[in-house]
Amino acid sequence: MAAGVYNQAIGAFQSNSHINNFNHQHKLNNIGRLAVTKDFIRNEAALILVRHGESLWNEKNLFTGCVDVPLSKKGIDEAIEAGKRISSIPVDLIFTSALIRAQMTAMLAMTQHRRMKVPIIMHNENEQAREWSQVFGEDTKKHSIPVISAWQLNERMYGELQGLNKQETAERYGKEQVHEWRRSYNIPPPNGESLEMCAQRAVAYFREQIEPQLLSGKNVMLSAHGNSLRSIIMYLDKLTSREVISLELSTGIPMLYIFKEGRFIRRGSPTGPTEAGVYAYTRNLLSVALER
Ligand SMILES: O=C(O)[C@@H](CO)OP(=O)(O)O
Repeated sequence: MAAGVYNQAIGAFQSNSHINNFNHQHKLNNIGRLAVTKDFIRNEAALILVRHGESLWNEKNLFTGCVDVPLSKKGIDEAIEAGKRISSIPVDLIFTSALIRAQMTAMLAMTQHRRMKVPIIMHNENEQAREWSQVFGEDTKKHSIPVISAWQLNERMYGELQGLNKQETAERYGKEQVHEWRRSYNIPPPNGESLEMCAQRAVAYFREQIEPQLLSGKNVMLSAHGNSLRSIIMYLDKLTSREVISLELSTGIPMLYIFKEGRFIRRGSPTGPTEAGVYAYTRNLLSVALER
């Protein structure tokens, strides 16, 4: 999917926010010092990363990769719990992989959000899908959050391991071999993707599609997978290929980053649904949340 198509869809959906920003900045520039404070607030954005809740194949301990399986009952609960943790953090835009477990997680999490905006999946697969899914009410758009799904954020392709039991595979090929397939940086499983190959598409997508949104002040939630998120975190935290080997992500635990002055600042996982717990992360985001 061409970058322009996504931007067009988001642009149409988000009504006049760019124009408002322009007017806002223009007005502020004319009144001096206040401009500095307000621009500072606008230049900060939240990035929430969440690995999907437990899937039915996580539950069965099967290699999943790009096989599109839904959440388990426990995964549904984890997604709702994740939503409670981030319920006070503003979200303007949601990115998910093309796989249902990441999409379910994002949708279930948003049922807990205190703004109660409706997440709407953008359909950009062809011109007709785009046209037929248009929203016309300006007020309705304001109370909605566009959800963009992209295959580039999918779990790494696990090749011939997909659908095999992890324990049985370790018994058959040896623990070390299977650990190498699962956690080395550049050794792919048979006919699958290494973490390095997964990073090439996931990080490129993040830089081309998600970073510009953060730069323009949009608060973003990204719901994806163990390995696509490991590769993105490697980029955000500047981890080496040695360091990323020991990075493990739990299912359904959101992680918050603040994007400020072109840098990603890791804030860990919001501790709970309490106002104090979440707002403690940044005063500026508090102001943004209260403004809306
Ligand atoms: O099976 C998979 O797709 C992944 C994530 O569950 O497994 P692993 O943790 O081995 O990379």
